[in-house]
Amino acid sequence: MRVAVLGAGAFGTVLSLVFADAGHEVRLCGRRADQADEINERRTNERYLPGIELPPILATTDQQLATDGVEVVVLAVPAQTMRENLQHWQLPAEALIVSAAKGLEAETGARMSELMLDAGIDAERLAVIAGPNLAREIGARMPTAAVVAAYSNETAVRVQRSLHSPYFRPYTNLDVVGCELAGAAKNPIALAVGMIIGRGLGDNLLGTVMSRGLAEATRLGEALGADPHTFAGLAGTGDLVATCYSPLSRNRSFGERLGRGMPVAEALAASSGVVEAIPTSGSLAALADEVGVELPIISRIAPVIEGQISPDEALDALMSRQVKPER
Ligand SMILES: NC(=O)C1=CN([C@@H]2O[C@H](COP(=O)(O)OP(=O)(O)OC[C@H]3O[C@@H](n4cnc5c(N)ncnc54)[C@H](O)[C@@H]3O)[C@@H](O)[C@H]2O)C=CC1
Ligand SMILES: O=C(CO)COP(=O)(O)O
Repeated sequence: MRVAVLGAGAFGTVLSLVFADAGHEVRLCGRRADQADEINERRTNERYLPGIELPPILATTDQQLATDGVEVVVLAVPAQTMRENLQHWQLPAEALIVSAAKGLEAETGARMSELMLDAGIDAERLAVIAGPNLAREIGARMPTAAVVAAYSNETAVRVQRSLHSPYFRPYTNLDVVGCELAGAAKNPIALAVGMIIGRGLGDNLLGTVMSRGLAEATRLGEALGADPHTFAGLAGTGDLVATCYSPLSRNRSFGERLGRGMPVAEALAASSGVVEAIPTSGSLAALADEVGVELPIISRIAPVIEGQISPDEALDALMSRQVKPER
């Protein structure tokens, strides 16, 4: 099969590697010609996947060349750039289109699949990928699983099969909304966990924030029509555990730097890539307001990032909330 990946950052590059290892012909499209040359000539992408030797992949800056005649196109750009990119990309009419981004559009709260539908992509042809997928571990061919969610089971199965490799085990799921919300919501939770680590507040609080944060994500998902079981699966618990546990996570690391007292701009400049929690936290809180769901932890992340409250003030506010039943 011939496949294309649009976006040559950490995740786009690593998904190209997975497709190539699964036996497909892969074209990877980025914006920088020098990066494409590096991938084609040296089989590396040192900025985003340092130390990883890539299999043969055709890297290009020409989107139409990348997607010409492909069966699957993966969109691996940051969530805030998805709408604009979808306006410019000319995607093949018959291909399956898969979003790999874990975020919501900041201004509208739209999920990536909603942006794809807005761009005229047929619901039957779209899919999203979620789950515990830290790019650098996959780049080292360390085993993991993932979820491919689609409205059409046939689409989910085709994408699943295209990605299945000895170290990458995709499951299918028909809960697109749940998988997207779970993938977006784990980012602010991981950021909160990072702040706790930065403040040296211990593992009990990590467990508290992960479980209560996941309860918030599940509540929001249910209110928006998702299946609560999705949040207990790979897209929810699986990704949350991997992201909160790993120093490789950009969201966790960013939170850790804030927790140590680093200013936001400096903490962001020190990040090795996009920090999706920054634009997505406020959107999750706004969505929750719209549907009347309380997100005590997630809704305090944007005010911390914007400097309105400190991490300690956010924590004090959470701990002093009125006590209540767990469910
Ligand atoms: N890195 C990871 O471990 C994983 C990342 N993801 C998701 O994949 C998405 C992409 O993340 P990464 O590749 O890790 O980010 P990254 O920061 O490593 O790379 C982002 C890429 O997008 C490109 N880009 C930035 N602005 C752009 C624009 N306006 N138009 C086109 N391209 C643009 C950059 O040049 C870069 O190649 C995010 O939503 C992230 O949450 C999902 C699973 C794992
Ligand atoms: O989504 C991820 C792992 O599944 C990557 O997390 P970060 O964006 O925090 O690095």
